[in-house]
Amino acid sequence: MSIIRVEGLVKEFRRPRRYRGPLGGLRTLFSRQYTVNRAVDGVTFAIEPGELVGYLGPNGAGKSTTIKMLTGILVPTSGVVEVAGVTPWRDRERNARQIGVVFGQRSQLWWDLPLRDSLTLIGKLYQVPADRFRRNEERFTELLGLGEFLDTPVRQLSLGQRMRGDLAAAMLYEPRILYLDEPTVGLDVVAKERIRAFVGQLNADSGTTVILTTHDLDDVERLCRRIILIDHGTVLYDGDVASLKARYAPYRELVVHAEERIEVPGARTTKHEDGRSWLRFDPARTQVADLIGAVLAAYPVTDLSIVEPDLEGVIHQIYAAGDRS
Ligand SMILES: Nc1ncnc2c1ncn2[C@@H]1O[C@H](COP(=O)(O)OP(=O)(O)OP(=O)(O)O)[C@@H](O)[C@H]1O
Repeated sequence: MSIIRVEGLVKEFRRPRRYRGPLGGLRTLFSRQYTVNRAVDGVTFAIEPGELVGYLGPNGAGKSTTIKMLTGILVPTSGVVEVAGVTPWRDRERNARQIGVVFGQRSQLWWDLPLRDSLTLIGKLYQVPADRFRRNEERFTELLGLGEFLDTPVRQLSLGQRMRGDLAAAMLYEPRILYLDEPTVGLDVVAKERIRAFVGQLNADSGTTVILTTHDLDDVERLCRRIILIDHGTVLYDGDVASLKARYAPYRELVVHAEERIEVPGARTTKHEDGRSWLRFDPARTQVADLIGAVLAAYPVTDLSIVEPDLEGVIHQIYAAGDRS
């Protein structure tokens, strides 16, 4: 049975209509006219226990608004949300016990307290039994490398250290679901990798269901099998990453290093420059081995490589198509 069920979810924000010009401020104050912004416009999806799903979309697509409804911070205008049997905004306390939330831009840790004390407080708030608390604190200290800064006040931590602390805090009480909103934003490559490794391991070892919103497609390539793409508050794609690439970028490219322009059957040469030819082919029709064989038989070649389509290009295509409709 699905652990998260979202059906026909809508969130409208109403803003008072603003008037300009002389007395515009007064008119704004007294007029009862509103402009309505449908930030989430009929979103439906279901997530099974243990899935790790990327929830993606351009700025303003409605990602954070959806996550806020799933976590119970916002009440939808209409639609259904059920998270492990709970309607989040109706039963916020029960919901809070089964979810962990990490926002890359904000921290739930106490700014002036050492990280260790923040973790202890969260353990108390969530009534984690002492032995379980100790076990989890030790496990996360090791997995996230918290040891060297456990006694440092949170305000003195680097962004990467703070994020690691926040992840430990979110998982101390072993929630079944983890929401991650831009967990790697602003981090360097090593810090990003550490966060990704932790999330991957948590999902694999404990079966934690994870919903990840990110603009970093390396996060997605590394962690998610399934993605839900949204734009203008509606779902554009919901499925696995491999099928997405197969559907929107069915071609591969073989890059051949040779002085001459390469032309062989089964591929289309799209470019030749600086001693390299780009051969576009459809792997469903042309076997890579046959193509390479044909190239090597006919030309003196110094090097070869195959270029896979990248997720970023594929997603741009989908957004472009979405904008036209
Ligand atoms: N509290 C609010 N009041 C009014 N409008 C809002 C509010 N929160 C969000 N919006 C609007 O709803 C739309 C969706 O915003 P949301 O923050 O969900 O997008 P997002 O996909 O998370 O974007 P980003 O990637 O930039 O964080 C935007 O047009 C935004 O301006």
